Amino acid sequence: MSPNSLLDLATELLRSVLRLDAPADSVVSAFFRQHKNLGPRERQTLAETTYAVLRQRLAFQHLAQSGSGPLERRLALLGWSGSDVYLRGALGPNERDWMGRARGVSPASLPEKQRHNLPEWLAAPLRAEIGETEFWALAETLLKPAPLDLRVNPLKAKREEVQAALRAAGIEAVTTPYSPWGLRVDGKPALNRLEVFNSGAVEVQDEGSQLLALLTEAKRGEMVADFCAGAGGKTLALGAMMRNTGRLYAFDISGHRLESLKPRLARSGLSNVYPAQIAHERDERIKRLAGKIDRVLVDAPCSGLGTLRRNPDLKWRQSQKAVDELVVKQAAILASAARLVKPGGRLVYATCSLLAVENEAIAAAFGEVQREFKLLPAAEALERAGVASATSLVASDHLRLWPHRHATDGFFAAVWQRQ
Ligand SMILES: C[S@@+](CC[C@H](N)C(=O)[O-])C[C@H]1O[C@@H](n2cnc3c(N)ncnc32)[C@H](O)[C@@H]1O
Repeated sequence: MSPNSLLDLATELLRSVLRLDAPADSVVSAFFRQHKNLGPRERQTLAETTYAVLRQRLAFQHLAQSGSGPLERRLALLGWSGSDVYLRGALGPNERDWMGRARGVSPASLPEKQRHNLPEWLAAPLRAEIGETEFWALAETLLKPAPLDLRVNPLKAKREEVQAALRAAGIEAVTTPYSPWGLRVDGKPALNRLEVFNSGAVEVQDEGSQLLALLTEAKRGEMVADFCAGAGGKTLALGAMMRNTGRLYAFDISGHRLESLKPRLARSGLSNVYPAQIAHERDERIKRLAGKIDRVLVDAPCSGLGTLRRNPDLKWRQSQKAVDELVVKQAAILASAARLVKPGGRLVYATCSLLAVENEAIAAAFGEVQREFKLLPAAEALERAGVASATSLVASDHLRLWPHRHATDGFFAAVWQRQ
């Protein structure tokens, strides 16, 4: 494809994505379905350019005030993630000069807002939570793409075996620092052609998500519920911890998400999982299981702001109002899921949000009312589950993961035992 045609496509794709009326990954996928002739390199350039613009939207919009032509074309030039030599073929002398000048502006000379690239409603509480110095470290980390983490399925393979198989396929992977199951892979290799993937020996999963599953310390023969199972990332980890015994309920209100769990379950070799769509958190099925479950994981619907490295569109698509609505839902789901826990059983409340209102505030409000639930120190549970440096992952007895500190997505988890 000619450089100009690819730049035109990048401009068109950005125009759709920046409407911000749908998640960027689904807009990009739909665009690729419409343009079936695109090769893998072209797809990569288009996707990475789009994500670069989403990450640095405020800086790029500021820089794009100069120049002429469609705004999205200028944004695409600033975020261009393919070959520059190739790109030059699409530019006339004026555009080339403008791009050189705009890209030459030192980020340090930009106003604060354009340096952190966060909306104010989000920047303010983050600053309050972690202080000015760390806020800038976090903001800088959130402008970079996340690494690709894998979870080795202990029912199918050992971590070293998978590492060796990946190396044989030309993919370098290092063990993750905390999770005993994790591998961190260099670059973004296509995994779905590999035997280790198709055989269920690995799944793509951020190290932070692996730690959430480990916090449950789910054991052989137990009754476990993954209350907000979605496509089952954590369900698969829980099922393996239970060594494919006992009974693991995967609840979710979204039948569509539970459907995506099925092929993953088939690969994983698990037969102890019972996916069930529920109408809402107070569904009859939940009532019938009250007081019967050993471990309940509530991976609550949240703002997702801990995943901004992967989903930078969320900082523009979320809002204070949406967060205000989410916290009401989170409290209701946690209260309802808690009823499943049997005496002596464990409850884990988790989110992939960075905001205290979705995390510590929900956990504290729950603890105030539900006196029979005793907070368990997260570090102790993690240590028992074989997690290295567990104390570096917690704050006030809760798991608290930050992209700039732990190189994981941002996660929170609180753990209780029912008395
Ligand atoms: C953070 S996602 C879960 C991700 C999943 N645990 C994983 O590891 O892939 C939250 C999920 O909660 C589900 N959800 C939303 N409201 C719910 C409710 N009232 N009861 C149960 N699940 C709910 C959403 O459909 C979504 O799949």
